[in-house]
Amino acid sequence: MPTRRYDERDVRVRPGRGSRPRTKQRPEHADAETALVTGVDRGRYAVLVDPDGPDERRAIAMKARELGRERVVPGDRVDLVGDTTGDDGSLSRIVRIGERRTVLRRTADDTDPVERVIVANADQLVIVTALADPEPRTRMIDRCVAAAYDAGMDALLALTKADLADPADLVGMYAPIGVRVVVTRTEGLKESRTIHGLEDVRAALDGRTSVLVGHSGVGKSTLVNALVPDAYRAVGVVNDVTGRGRHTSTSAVALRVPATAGPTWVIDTPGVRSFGLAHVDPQHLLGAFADLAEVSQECPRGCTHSDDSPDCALDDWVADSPDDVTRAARAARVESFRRLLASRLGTADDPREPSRP
Ligand SMILES: Nc1nc2c(ncn2[C@@H]2O[C@H](COP(=O)(O)OP(=O)(O)OP(=O)(O)O)[C@@H](O)[C@H]2O)c(=O)[nH]1
Ligand SMILES: [Zn+2]
Repeated sequence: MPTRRYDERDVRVRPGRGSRPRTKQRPEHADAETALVTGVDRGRYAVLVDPDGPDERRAIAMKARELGRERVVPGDRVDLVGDTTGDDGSLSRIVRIGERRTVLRRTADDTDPVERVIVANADQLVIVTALADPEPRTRMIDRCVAAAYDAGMDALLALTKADLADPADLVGMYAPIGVRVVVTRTEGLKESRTIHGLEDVRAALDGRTSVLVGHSGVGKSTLVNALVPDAYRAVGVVNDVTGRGRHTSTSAVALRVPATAGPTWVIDTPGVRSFGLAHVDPQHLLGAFADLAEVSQECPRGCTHSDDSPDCALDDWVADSPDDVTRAARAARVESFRRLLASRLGTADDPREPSRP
């Protein structure tokens, strides 16, 4: 399990930081109920109280003043007090944010230079990519994989539109670095359309919380609507409160996937194109490659494991292969890792990016 990494909450300098874990435990809220945050819209939080329990219900919450500027994001497990009935007009207060297992940040951009946490506690990042129309961008995929691994999440590549192009190249490129791949294609006209491969997608999501990301037109909505038939009605609760149209919101939204064995959630991220990589440290990314992490124990102190790192043990490992087949496999593995490592230095939308490997 990944250790908690710092996020913007930690930016404020406070005495004793690092020496003593901050605690949000407040004894006066011993009667608080637990809830899952499913959506955020202008200071109002859509929550599911007692998720998957006997009294599960939707409610609306605000942040208690004592949490200050701390952000609450979809996927957060929180403690609630006040009116947690979920009845019309009721409003509860979030008084505690549970420890986060994983945090995913969005990229910094011109309007906001901070890589803010946008989703907490997700298990996997689903990179929805069309095989054609629009052409796949491997650099964008690499960046997403790097962000997922850095966040302590798995990466799943969902390749859509297999009716238009062969998935073999991309499968060959990502399967060796631990990325699970599922392939879908639609058949038939809109109303009576079936999606081949949908069961594989559902199986890959089952029992987990997955964040979906994809460029416009790749078929993400098609997938979400097939997996969660009531998708956007289910989250209307936030909009009921604010009176704001759901499509104007660009924040992430958690949707429960029915017809699965375990509790299954997808978190859709409208408007999010890529994830923040400024925080990625090579050592942390290496953690996603167990074999390479072990080899790197022999690296000089402070080695960044890139192509031009002097005496990087990864290069020795390739050079010292017992035979040609092993050498080719090791070289491919090191190259893949270095490709992800390099991806954090560029931008996802680099126009010079080749569309194919
Ligand atoms: N040929 C083909 N077309 C598909 C497939 N899946 C989706 N499409 C079409 O691709 C277009 C884009 O699909 P959407 O699901 O709207 O894509 P999106 O990623 O949600 O895009 P935005 O709504 O713009 O964010 C639509 O015209 C779909 O009908 C597929 O497997 N094969
Ligand atoms: Zn090294």
